[in-house]
Amino acid sequence: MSILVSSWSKEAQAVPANYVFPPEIRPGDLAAPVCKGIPVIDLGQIGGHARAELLEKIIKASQDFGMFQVINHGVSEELMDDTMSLFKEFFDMPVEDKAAYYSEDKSKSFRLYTSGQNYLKDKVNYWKDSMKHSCHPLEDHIQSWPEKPARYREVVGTYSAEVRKLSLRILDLICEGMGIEMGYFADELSKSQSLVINHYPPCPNPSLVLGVGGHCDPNLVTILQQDVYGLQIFKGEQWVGVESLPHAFVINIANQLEMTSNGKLKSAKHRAVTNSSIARTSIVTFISPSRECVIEPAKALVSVCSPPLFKAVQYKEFSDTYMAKTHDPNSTAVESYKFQA
Ligand SMILES: O=C(O)CCC(=O)C(=O)O
Ligand SMILES: [Fe+2]
Repeated sequence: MSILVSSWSKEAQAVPANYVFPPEIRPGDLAAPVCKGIPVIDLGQIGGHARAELLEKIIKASQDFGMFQVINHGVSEELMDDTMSLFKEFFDMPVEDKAAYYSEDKSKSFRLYTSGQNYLKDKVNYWKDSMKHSCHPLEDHIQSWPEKPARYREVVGTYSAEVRKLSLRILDLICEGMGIEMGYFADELSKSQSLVINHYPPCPNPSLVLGVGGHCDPNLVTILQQDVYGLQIFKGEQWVGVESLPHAFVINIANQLEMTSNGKLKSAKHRAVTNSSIARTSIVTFISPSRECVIEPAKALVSVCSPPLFKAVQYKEFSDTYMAKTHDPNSTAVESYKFQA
């Protein structure tokens, strides 16, 4: 347990050597510009003329940035605040309480873990602790969730169901915007839902460390809640910050949306940096296909003029390739399934 960053970092005067990233990867100058271009989309405006405009904004943001933020999204501010407070309370619990949930067994559907296993060959650790569990269907998983803090299952159960509704709504807007039949993503492609709560304690020298390194998410779509700045995307050959907006969700286009959209939408390469004054918690919902689901470009987007760009692949095979490629700076899992030009 002493390896949880949150259990020793308060006393740390300097960054331990096994958390210091090589100069070419570390964030260095933290004054990365905040990217004002990432659209903030108002989901309350979806009637009449506004609808066509909204669909266009969603598709354009998903092509240009692989990311957008949503407001007036239907998940109540109280529920978002309550959930964030609860996770902060979780990470503030005494080490002995958290010990019961800690595991290094990656196959567990619920576990608290730290950055020991990261994606760099030279074994530099990320400055974070995380908790992960499955959320859907709720009745199959809720019994494995923590019992502390006392309201955990009630609050997180409601949050998971509400965020699921929102994600399916956004996926249908993406269908409508791209001209795919509604509900295309609603079944096997979005069958699985998991929650990862990342906790990044304050760091004595944030310019040397990473909360999480640059990556695209392997799933279908990711819905992220943050209340402290730290998320960045790689855009125009540089890292730029994603503004932290109270009560907005960040929507992240992930690998399976890129492949099913036949490359029309792009997955966003992103990372998280830390800061020296305040702990940051991000609540990340991953909507993913079932392991058996076959991923291929949607038929509605494929024609003689627009041939399929990606080979069909079962999601479990894709996931294995993704894990194997995390060490490879020269190619990504998505590229492995591209037809050669
Ligand atoms: O904490 C963040 O802002 C990013 C987390 C993330 O990218 C992930 O968990 O996949
Ligand atoms: Fe991510």
